[in-house]
Amino acid sequence: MIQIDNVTAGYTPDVDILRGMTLHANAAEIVTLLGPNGCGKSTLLKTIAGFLKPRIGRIVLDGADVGQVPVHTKIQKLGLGFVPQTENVFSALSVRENLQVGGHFQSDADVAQRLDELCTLYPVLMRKLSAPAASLSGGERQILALARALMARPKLLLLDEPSAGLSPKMLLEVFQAVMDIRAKEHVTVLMVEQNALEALRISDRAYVLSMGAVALTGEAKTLMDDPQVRELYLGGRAA
Ligand SMILES: Nc1ncnc2c1ncn2[C@@H]1O[C@H](COP(=O)(O)OP(=O)(O)OP(=O)(O)O)[C@@H](O)[C@H]1O
Repeated sequence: MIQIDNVTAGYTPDVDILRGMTLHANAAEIVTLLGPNGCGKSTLLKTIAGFLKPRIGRIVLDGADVGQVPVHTKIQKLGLGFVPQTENVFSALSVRENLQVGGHFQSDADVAQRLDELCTLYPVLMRKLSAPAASLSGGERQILALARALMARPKLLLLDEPSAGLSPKMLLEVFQAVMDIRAKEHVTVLMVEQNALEALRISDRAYVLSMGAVALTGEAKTLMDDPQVRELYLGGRAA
Protein backbone atom coordinates (compact mmCIF):
# COMPACT_ATOMS: atom_id res chain seq x y z
CA MET A 1 0.00 0.00 0.00
CA ILE A 2 2.84 2.35 0.98
CA GLN A 3 6.45 1.50 0.22
CA ILE A 4 9.40 3.61 1.36
CA ASP A 5 12.31 2.58 -0.77
CA ASN A 6 15.88 3.57 0.20
CA VAL A 7 14.85 7.14 1.09
CA THR A 8 17.38 9.80 2.04
CA ALA A 9 15.98 13.16 3.21
CA GLY A 10 16.73 16.05 5.55
CA TYR A 11 15.89 19.62 6.47
CA THR A 12 19.04 21.25 5.08
CA PRO A 13 20.98 20.30 1.95
CA ASP A 14 24.08 19.22 3.87
CA VAL A 15 22.51 16.99 6.58
CA ASP A 16 20.72 13.70 5.92
CA ILE A 17 18.28 12.72 8.68
CA LEU A 18 16.82 9.73 6.83
CA ARG A 19 19.64 7.60 5.46
CA GLY A 20 18.46 4.85 3.18
CA MET A 21 15.14 4.22 4.91
CA THR A 22 13.24 1.21 3.56
CA LEU A 23 9.94 -0.01 4.97
CA HIS A 24 6.35 -0.66 3.98
CA ALA A 25 2.79 -0.99 5.25
CA ASN A 26 0.20 -3.25 3.65
CA ALA A 27 -3.46 -2.32 3.23
CA ALA A 28 -5.33 -2.17 6.57
CA GLU A 29 -2.21 -2.86 8.63
CA ILE A 30 -1.31 -0.98 11.79
CA VAL A 31 2.46 -0.49 11.73
CA THR A 32 4.35 1.20 14.56
CA LEU A 33 7.67 3.03 14.32
CA LEU A 34 9.83 2.88 17.44
CA GLY A 35 13.29 4.23 18.14
CA PRO A 36 15.33 6.57 20.29
CA ASN A 37 14.81 10.34 20.38
CA GLY A 38 16.12 12.01 17.26
CA CYS A 39 16.40 8.85 15.13
CA GLY A 40 14.09 10.31 12.48
CA LYS A 41 10.62 8.93 13.21
CA SER A 42 8.78 12.25 12.85
CA THR A 43 10.99 13.18 9.91
CA LEU A 44 9.92 9.99 8.17
CA LEU A 45 6.22 10.83 8.63
CA LYS A 46 6.81 14.38 7.38
CA THR A 47 8.62 13.01 4.33
CA ILE A 48 5.82 10.55 3.55
CA ALA A 49 3.29 13.39 3.99
CA GLY A 50 5.26 15.61 1.59
CA PHE A 51 6.60 18.35 3.88
CA LEU A 52 10.09 17.12 2.97
CA LYS A 53 11.11 15.64 -0.39
CA PRO A 54 13.35 12.57 -0.70
CA ARG A 55 16.78 13.41 -2.11
CA ILE A 56 17.28 9.78 -3.05
CA GLY A 57 14.83 6.89 -3.12
CA ARG A 58 11.13 6.50 -3.74
CA ILE A 59 7.86 6.79 -1.84
CA VAL A 60 5.33 4.58 -3.60
CA LEU A 61 1.66 4.91 -2.68
CA ASP A 62 -0.70 2.42 -4.31
CA GLY A 63 1.84 1.79 -7.08
CA ALA A 64 2.60 5.45 -7.90
CA ASP A 65 5.82 7.29 -7.00
CA VAL A 66 4.57 10.24 -4.90
CA GLY A 67 7.91 11.42 -3.50
CA GLN A 68 7.68 14.85 -5.13
CA VAL A 69 3.90 15.32 -4.71
CA PRO A 70 3.05 18.22 -2.34
CA VAL A 71 1.20 17.55 0.90
CA HIS A 72 -2.09 19.24 -0.07
CA THR A 73 -2.37 17.10 -3.19
CA LYS A 74 -1.73 13.96 -1.17
CA ILE A 75 -4.48 14.91 1.28
CA GLN A 76 -6.97 16.11 -1.33
CA LYS A 77 -6.45 13.49 -4.04
CA LEU A 78 -4.34 10.55 -2.86
CA GLY A 79 -6.00 9.50 0.38
CA LEU A 80 -3.40 10.64 2.90
CA GLY A 81 -4.33 11.67 6.45
CA PHE A 82 -1.70 13.19 8.74
CA VAL A 83 -2.06 13.88 12.46
CA PRO A 84 1.02 15.79 13.65
CA GLN A 85 2.31 15.51 17.19
CA THR A 86 1.42 19.07 18.24
CA GLU A 87 -0.99 21.75 17.11
CA ASN A 88 -3.28 19.16 15.63
CA VAL A 89 -6.58 20.88 16.46
CA PHE A 90 -7.73 24.49 16.28
CA SER A 91 -8.32 25.34 19.93
CA ALA A 92 -10.50 28.38 19.31
CA LEU A 93 -12.83 26.51 16.95
CA SER A 94 -15.60 24.18 18.06
CA VAL A 95 -15.42 20.43 17.59
CA ARG A 96 -17.85 20.74 14.67
CA GLU A 97 -15.77 23.50 13.05
CA ASN A 98 -12.58 21.46 13.43
CA LEU A 99 -14.26 18.58 11.65
CA GLN A 100 -15.54 20.92 8.93
CA VAL A 101 -11.98 22.16 8.38
CA GLY A 102 -10.97 18.52 7.88
CA GLY A 103 -13.65 18.25 5.20
CA HIS A 104 -12.46 21.40 3.46
CA PHE A 105 -12.12 19.74 0.05
CA GLN A 106 -15.52 18.02 0.18
CA SER A 107 -19.02 19.13 -0.71
CA ASP A 108 -21.33 20.34 2.09
CA ALA A 109 -23.42 17.17 1.76
CA ASP A 110 -20.33 14.96 2.07
CA VAL A 111 -19.13 16.91 5.10
CA ALA A 112 -22.51 16.53 6.83
CA GLN A 113 -22.63 12.78 6.11
CA ARG A 114 -19.04 12.20 7.20
CA LEU A 115 -19.56 14.24 10.37
CA ASP A 116 -22.49 11.98 11.26
CA GLU A 117 -20.47 8.82 10.55
CA LEU A 118 -17.55 9.93 12.70
CA CYS A 119 -19.79 11.09 15.56
CA THR A 120 -21.42 7.65 15.52
CA LEU A 121 -18.02 5.98 15.60
CA TYR A 122 -16.69 8.36 18.29
CA PRO A 123 -19.67 9.36 20.49
CA VAL A 124 -17.49 11.66 22.60
CA LEU A 125 -17.41 14.04 19.62
CA MET A 126 -21.20 14.00 19.30
CA ARG A 127 -21.59 15.07 22.94
CA LYS A 128 -19.17 17.98 22.50
CA LEU A 129 -19.90 19.17 18.95
CA SER A 130 -20.51 22.77 19.97
CA ALA A 131 -17.76 22.96 22.58
CA PRO A 132 -14.50 24.75 21.78
CA ALA A 133 -11.66 22.29 21.17
CA ALA A 134 -9.74 24.12 23.92
CA SER A 135 -12.21 22.69 26.47
CA LEU A 136 -11.55 19.05 25.55
CA SER A 137 -9.45 16.66 27.63
CA GLY A 138 -6.14 15.48 26.15
CA GLY A 139 -7.67 12.20 25.00
CA GLU A 140 -10.73 13.87 23.51
CA ARG A 141 -8.48 16.28 21.70
CA GLN A 142 -6.48 13.42 20.18
CA ILE A 143 -9.69 11.73 19.05
CA LEU A 144 -10.78 15.02 17.48
CA ALA A 145 -7.41 15.33 15.70
CA LEU A 146 -7.83 11.78 14.43
CA ALA A 147 -11.42 12.42 13.32
CA ARG A 148 -10.43 15.66 11.61
CA ALA A 149 -7.91 13.74 9.50
CA LEU A 150 -10.56 11.07 8.85
CA MET A 151 -13.03 13.62 7.45
CA ALA A 152 -11.30 13.31 4.07
CA ARG A 153 -11.73 9.49 4.13
CA PRO A 154 -7.99 8.71 3.97
CA LYS A 155 -6.64 5.31 3.00
CA LEU A 156 -3.35 5.93 4.79
CA LEU A 157 -3.22 7.56 8.20
CA LEU A 158 0.06 8.90 9.61
CA LEU A 159 -0.07 9.39 13.40
CA ASP A 160 2.77 11.12 15.23
CA GLU A 161 2.67 10.03 18.88
CA PRO A 162 -1.11 9.98 19.31
CA SER A 163 -0.73 9.07 22.99
CA ALA A 164 1.77 11.82 23.90
CA GLY A 165 0.96 13.31 27.29
CA LEU A 166 -2.07 11.09 27.90
CA SER A 167 -2.95 9.12 31.03
CA PRO A 168 -2.98 5.31 30.65
CA LYS A 169 -6.80 5.35 30.48
CA MET A 170 -6.91 8.05 27.79
CA LEU A 171 -4.15 6.27 25.89
CA LEU A 172 -6.31 3.15 25.70
CA GLU A 173 -9.26 5.23 24.45
CA VAL A 174 -7.18 6.77 21.68
CA PHE A 175 -5.73 3.41 20.65
CA GLN A 176 -9.25 1.95 20.68
CA ALA A 177 -10.27 4.78 18.33
CA VAL A 178 -7.42 3.80 15.99
CA MET A 179 -8.44 0.13 16.06
CA ASP A 180 -12.09 1.04 15.44
CA ILE A 181 -11.35 2.99 12.27
CA ARG A 182 -9.08 0.25 10.95
CA ALA A 183 -11.79 -2.34 11.59
CA LYS A 184 -14.57 -0.24 10.07
CA GLU A 185 -12.84 1.38 7.09
CA HIS A 186 -9.70 -0.74 6.57
CA VAL A 187 -7.46 2.30 6.89
CA THR A 188 -3.71 1.65 6.84
CA VAL A 189 -2.05 3.20 9.91
CA LEU A 190 1.61 4.16 10.24
CA MET A 191 2.19 5.38 13.77
CA VAL A 192 5.13 6.79 15.72
CA GLU A 193 4.87 5.93 19.41
CA GLN A 194 6.88 6.22 22.61
CA ASN A 195 4.44 3.98 24.49
CA ALA A 196 5.99 0.96 22.84
CA LEU A 197 4.24 -1.87 24.66
CA GLU A 198 0.74 -0.44 24.23
CA ALA A 199 1.47 0.45 20.60
CA LEU A 200 2.81 -3.03 19.83
CA ARG A 201 -0.31 -4.57 21.36
CA ILE A 202 -2.53 -2.94 18.72
CA SER A 203 -0.04 -3.25 15.84
CA ASP A 204 0.45 -5.94 13.24
CA ARG A 205 4.10 -5.12 12.61
CA ALA A 206 6.71 -2.64 13.79
CA TYR A 207 10.03 -1.13 12.80
CA VAL A 208 12.74 -0.03 15.20
CA LEU A 209 14.64 2.88 13.67
CA SER A 210 18.16 3.98 14.45
CA MET A 211 20.02 6.95 12.96
CA GLY A 212 17.67 7.39 10.04
CA ALA A 213 17.40 3.76 8.95
CA VAL A 214 15.67 0.53 9.99
CA ALA A 215 17.56 -1.37 12.70
CA LEU A 216 15.01 -4.11 13.38
CA THR A 217 11.62 -5.18 12.06
CA GLY A 218 9.09 -7.93 12.58
CA GLU A 219 5.63 -8.93 13.70
CA ALA A 220 4.58 -6.83 16.70
CA LYS A 221 4.08 -9.96 18.82
CA THR A 222 7.57 -11.20 17.98
CA LEU A 223 9.16 -7.85 18.77
CA MET A 224 7.42 -7.76 22.14
CA ASP A 225 9.35 -10.92 23.02
CA ASP A 226 12.67 -9.72 21.57
CA PRO A 227 15.11 -9.26 24.50
CA GLN A 228 16.74 -6.22 22.87
CA VAL A 229 13.39 -4.51 22.26
CA ARG A 230 12.21 -5.39 25.78
CA GLU A 231 15.35 -3.94 27.28
CA LEU A 232 15.42 -0.74 25.21
CA TYR A 233 11.75 0.09 24.67
CA LEU A 234 9.62 -1.87 27.10
CA GLY A 235 11.59 -1.05 30.25
CA GLY A 236 12.46 -4.73 30.59
CA ARG A 237 8.75 -5.52 30.93
CA ALA A 238 7.35 -8.74 29.60
CA ALA A 239 4.51 -8.42 27.12
N1 LIG B 1 12.66 21.45 11.46
C1 LIG B 1 13.87 20.90 11.63
N2 LIG B 1 14.98 21.49 11.14
C2 LIG B 1 16.20 20.94 11.27
N3 LIG B 1 16.43 19.76 11.92
C3 LIG B 1 15.35 19.12 12.43
C4 LIG B 1 14.03 19.65 12.31
N4 LIG B 1 13.17 18.80 12.91
C5 LIG B 1 13.93 17.78 13.38
N5 LIG B 1 15.23 17.97 13.09
C6 LIG B 1 16.34 17.08 13.42
O1 LIG B 1 16.13 15.83 12.79
C7 LIG B 1 16.55 14.76 13.65
C8 LIG B 1 15.43 13.75 13.77
O2 LIG B 1 14.33 14.39 14.39
P1 LIG B 1 12.91 13.69 14.50
O3 LIG B 1 11.97 14.69 15.08
O4 LIG B 1 12.56 13.08 13.20
O5 LIG B 1 13.23 12.54 15.54
P2 LIG B 1 12.26 11.54 16.30
O6 LIG B 1 12.82 10.18 16.11
O7 LIG B 1 10.85 11.78 15.88
O8 LIG B 1 12.51 12.02 17.80
P3 LIG B 1 11.54 12.12 19.08
O9 LIG B 1 11.31 10.71 19.53
O10 LIG B 1 12.39 12.88 20.05
O11 LIG B 1 10.30 12.87 18.68
C9 LIG B 1 16.98 15.40 14.96
O12 LIG B 1 18.38 15.49 14.98
C10 LIG B 1 16.36 16.77 14.91
O13 LIG B 1 17.14 17.71 15.62
